[in-house]
Amino acid sequence: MKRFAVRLAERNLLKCLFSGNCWSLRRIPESRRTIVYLHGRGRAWEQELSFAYLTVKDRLPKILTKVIDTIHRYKNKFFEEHGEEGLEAEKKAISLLSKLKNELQTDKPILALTDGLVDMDMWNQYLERQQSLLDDNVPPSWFKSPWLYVECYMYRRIQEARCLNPPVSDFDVFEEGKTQSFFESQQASLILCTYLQGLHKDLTDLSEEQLREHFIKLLQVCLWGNRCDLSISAGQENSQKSSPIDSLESLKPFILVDESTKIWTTLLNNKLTRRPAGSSRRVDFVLDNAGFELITDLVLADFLVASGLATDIHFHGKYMPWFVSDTTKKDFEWTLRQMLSASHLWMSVCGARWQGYLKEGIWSYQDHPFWTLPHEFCDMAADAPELYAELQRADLIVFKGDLNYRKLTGDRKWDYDVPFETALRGFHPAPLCSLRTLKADVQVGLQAGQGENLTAADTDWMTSGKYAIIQFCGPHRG
Ligand SMILES: O=P(O)(O)OC[C@@]1(O)O[C@H](CO)[C@@H](O)[C@@H]1O
Ligand SMILES: [Mn+2]
Repeated sequence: MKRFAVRLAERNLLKCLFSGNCWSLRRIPESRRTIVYLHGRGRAWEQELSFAYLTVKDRLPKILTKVIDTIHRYKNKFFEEHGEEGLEAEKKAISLLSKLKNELQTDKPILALTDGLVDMDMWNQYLERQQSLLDDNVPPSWFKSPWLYVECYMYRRIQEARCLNPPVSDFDVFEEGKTQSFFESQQASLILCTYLQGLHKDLTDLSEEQLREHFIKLLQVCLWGNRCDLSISAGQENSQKSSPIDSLESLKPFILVDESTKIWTTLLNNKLTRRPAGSSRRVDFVLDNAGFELITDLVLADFLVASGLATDIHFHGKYMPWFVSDTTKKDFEWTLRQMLSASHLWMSVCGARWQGYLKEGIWSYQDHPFWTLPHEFCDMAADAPELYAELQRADLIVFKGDLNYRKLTGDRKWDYDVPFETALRGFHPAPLCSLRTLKADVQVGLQAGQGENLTAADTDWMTSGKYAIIQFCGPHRG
């Protein structure tokens, strides 16, 4: 607790320097010193039109309603598979989720979890931390807590509603949307696999400059794959329809920060630097959405291995259904099986190669519970040291998507030109990059005045998904 309070004070002191106008300063009596806790987006919600407020007031209830409808639609299936027990489980799960929706919409206090899952204590300790930052008689509630916390908490309560009601506990309420996104993006996926196969054929003849050009293209395809996210669309179909390669040129102006060259240089230096025999060149992907975005991740990962820029790839997914379309182990394995059994030759060839990479250990998949906690990544070294140590073995970590960016930067209303490394606040297990389309109002690392100009031109530039960044934080200096 003390450790957390001290870290909080350091962070707050840092944050106090920023002019953010969305802070509600809550004075927390903490021993003799008061720690000024900058309350996330608490104030922002009081601004009726803030993105955080509209997300919690409108979009999250819409997502919850879809979840309830989905479970109801599967009622007969639960009965066929599990008899009366299945019906009972469906009824109880719906009742828990309806209660959750009412708590959310009427700003009720955040409740401790009771399902006994592996991460339950971490969640309940986090709730205690939130309580310790408020006046004793003010419980953390849905509209008086940081947006990042309550949004993550909603998905964890959905998990609780499943797990408290076997046999629906392994029913993924978001599965339909994720598989639909995969099938609706088939045309784009086969274009991508055909392009990748062409690279595999010519790889040994490519010059370094040609290799770099292909890398930059596949990195940008991977970046824009992040637009296919079902949380921002509240579950509405959101798949890739156009050619992911042909559209790159027209999308370039919308990349606000492009540090691709720094990423390329890091990978190339790793490849060219002599290392002890048998040592690896490791790239970790902290995954985001299943469906087309996952295909773009796998294609880039394949290219990195085939080109020798990496010798092994570690994928990090979610250990429970998360933010509607995030990738679980089941999604990852299903996607590889779908690719393998695809009618299109090159998709099937890619699927076979990818299954082979997994079997040979060139690719691996893990899903640490930390990724589905509400914690900012600067808390990882203290709260999940084994995961932080795992990431320290990487030569490059690729963070995909908007939620990861919010956790990298603590979801603070930083000034736009604050350096990315500053916003990481000490989270730096290895050289890392973020490939993110902007869908939440937090952004750092811009040029002076760039954010203000964007706001003047397009008030929704941070939340529309139209703009993107490729941001890099290199090796430790010194
Ligand atoms: O991480 P992703 O899939 O790119 O985006 C997640 C997201 O859609 O959900 C949150 C808003 O509800 C935001 O972080 C973001 O808009
Ligand atoms: Mn996501």
